[in-house]
Amino acid sequence: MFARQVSKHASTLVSRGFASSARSNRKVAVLGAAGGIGQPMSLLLKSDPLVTALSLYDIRGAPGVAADISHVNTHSTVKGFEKDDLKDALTGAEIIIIPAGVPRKPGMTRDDLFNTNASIVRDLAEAVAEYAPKALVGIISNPVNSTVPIFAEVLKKKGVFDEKRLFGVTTLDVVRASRFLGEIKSADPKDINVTVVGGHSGVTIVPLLSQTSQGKDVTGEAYKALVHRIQFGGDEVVQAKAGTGSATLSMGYAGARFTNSLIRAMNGESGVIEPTFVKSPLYESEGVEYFSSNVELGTEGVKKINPVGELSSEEQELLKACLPDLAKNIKKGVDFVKA
Ligand SMILES: NC(=O)C1=CN([C@@H]2O[C@H](COP(=O)(O)OP(=O)(O)OC[C@H]3O[C@@H](n4cnc5c(N)ncnc54)[C@H](O)[C@@H]3O)[C@@H](O)[C@H]2O)C=CC1
Ligand SMILES: O=C([O-])CC(=O)C(=O)O
Repeated sequence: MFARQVSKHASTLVSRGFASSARSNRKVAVLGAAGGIGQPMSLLLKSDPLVTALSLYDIRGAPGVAADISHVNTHSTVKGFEKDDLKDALTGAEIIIIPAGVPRKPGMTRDDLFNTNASIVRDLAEAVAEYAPKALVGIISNPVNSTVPIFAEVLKKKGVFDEKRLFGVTTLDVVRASRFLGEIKSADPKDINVTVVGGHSGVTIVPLLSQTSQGKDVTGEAYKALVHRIQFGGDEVVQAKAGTGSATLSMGYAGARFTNSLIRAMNGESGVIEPTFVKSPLYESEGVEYFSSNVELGTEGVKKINPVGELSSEEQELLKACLPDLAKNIKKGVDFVKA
């Protein structure tokens, strides 16, 4: 009975564009797997038929999580690693998703996490450079606007940086935008796809509502409130959790969706597009080296970075507010490694 439910779940994922039926060998490593995001995301990855092996690493607790998840009756294998076992966790991984690091408490910005998370991400980047330099890497650890440049700078130092293979995971902003607009319109979010560009914190998050049929007629106070809710959706969860953490379950869902998109593209499916924070030429001339926009994924990672498209006057203002903050966050990450 439960086996039937699992396979029904897998086929639901398939039918919702969360997976496809092609199957090849795809080993995914999760670093920070015993945490609030790591656990539900690893469970969802275990139920994704495209994942063939899961390697779960955390400084503590991942072997237990792995033993638990490994009983789910899908075809993939699961192994847990902790402490100094990073080499074994990473060897052979084709995709590495990283939710390692501390989450916010009420009153903190994502940038307040920099002091703790920058060195965690730097150290993990050094290990990835050594043991899995060809893997596609998705960074969830905040502040994403700075941790992605940190990761890139380490890989550059080690001579293994490939800009097509490094991604900041901004999928949760897209998931929220679709859900929140769906609520306003009493529409099913599965039919709503909102492009969100920029970065992943506060005003650097720029939703392009004018580009969706359901969003373009949201105006005035309703528009302002919707944009604010998308930009500060993370704070809503941080406050509701009252000091015990930030979004974990919705992020687990978003991270698993992003991983599934990477694998579908690696497996040769065409037209797989996700907004994600990558090294991007779009606003480089304005000092913004990394930017999230709709990225077409391919067998080697980034295939094509799409421009932001036509913007309403409000969106032009949002972008104007985004770029200087984003430039500062990126520089802070780059300087951390270069210093
Ligand atoms: N990109 C996004 O949209 C989002 C990002 N986040 C961020 O994700 C990160 C993780 O959040 P949670 O899972 O809620 O935190 P958590 O504290 O529940 O879990 C973090 C895990 O990382 C592990 N860890 C710490 N240092 C490590 C290292 N060197 N190697 C491997 N694992 C290590 C910890 O042991 C812990 O299990 C935070 O920085 C948070 O701000 C959270 C939500 C959304
Ligand atoms: O708000 C936070 O700190 C966690 C996060 O990035 C999000 O939920 O978007």
